[in-house]
Amino acid sequence: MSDDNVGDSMGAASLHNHSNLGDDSGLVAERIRVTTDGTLLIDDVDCTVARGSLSALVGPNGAGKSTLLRALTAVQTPAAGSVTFGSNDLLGMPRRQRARLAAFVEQDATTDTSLTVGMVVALGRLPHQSLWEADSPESAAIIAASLETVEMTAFREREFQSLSGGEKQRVMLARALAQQPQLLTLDEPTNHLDIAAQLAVLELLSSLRSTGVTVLAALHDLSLAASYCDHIIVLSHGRVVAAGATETVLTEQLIADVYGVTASILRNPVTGKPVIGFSPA
Ligand SMILES: Nc1ncnc2c1ncn2[C@@H]1O[C@H](COP(=O)(O)OP(=O)(O)OP(=O)(O)O)[C@@H](O)[C@H]1O
Repeated sequence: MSDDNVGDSMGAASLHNHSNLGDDSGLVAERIRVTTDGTLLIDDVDCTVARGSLSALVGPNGAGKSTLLRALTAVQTPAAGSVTFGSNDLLGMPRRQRARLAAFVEQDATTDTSLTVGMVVALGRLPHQSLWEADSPESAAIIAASLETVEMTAFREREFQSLSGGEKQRVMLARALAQQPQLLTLDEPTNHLDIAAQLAVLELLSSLRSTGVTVLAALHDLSLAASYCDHIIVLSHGRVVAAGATETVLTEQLIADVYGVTASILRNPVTGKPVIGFSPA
């Protein structure tokens, strides 16, 4: 993905179609508790993501990032807690209605059936279509724009299963874009991507802000999180240990405490954005 293309057509073509919720609050999760097979994985988590912001969910392996994202998006119903977006009760609302509002790009998503890339992206349109409705010209344009945004147009007729990990990741992002969500959550969206594609995804997520989309992404790369995200939520052992504005939260001390490494927060001489170097503690 080149920076030139990122977020341009998609932003214009398909992410302006947002109804007014009449309530500007973003994602608000309160007292989320997730238990799996008797093990408490998420322990009374409160977190907020401001409307129209880009936030990162960070933390060490096993901290509970995927589990929390799955709970926030009702993929796994939490044992307790509430999740609202504006005036919408995300956990209580019908699935189809929720899918018109919120999209979730899971980590290493797979499909069992032999769908083409175009079909996978078209699945993102289903929440917006009535049962008897064939693909409308508007939907077709949105699907095409979504593929174009992630530079996967040439792969449209390929079987999804035949793609590389990075190509699959881009297609799943295109599917989420085709869903025209107001809330977009992503679990490690830069997984499998080369450096250029990683930057392109973060540029794209940044650009979604200008269309009012609220974005929360679990990220392992703290330099990317520091460079692109407005806010950071830090998870450790299933609990939020810090949250707030990126430059306030992501300190060398916090990284040492949470990850057990020595961190040096530097400046990229070209972009002026933070770059974090690490060494063993
Ligand atoms: N069925 C289960 N029983 C017990 N523990 C589980 C179960 N499923 C997941 N876990 C544990 O829950 C914890 C949180 O997992 P999760 O995948 O949410 O972490 P993560 O922060 O996304 O990790 P990573 O950065 O490695 O992707 C892990 O320690 C994992 O081993």
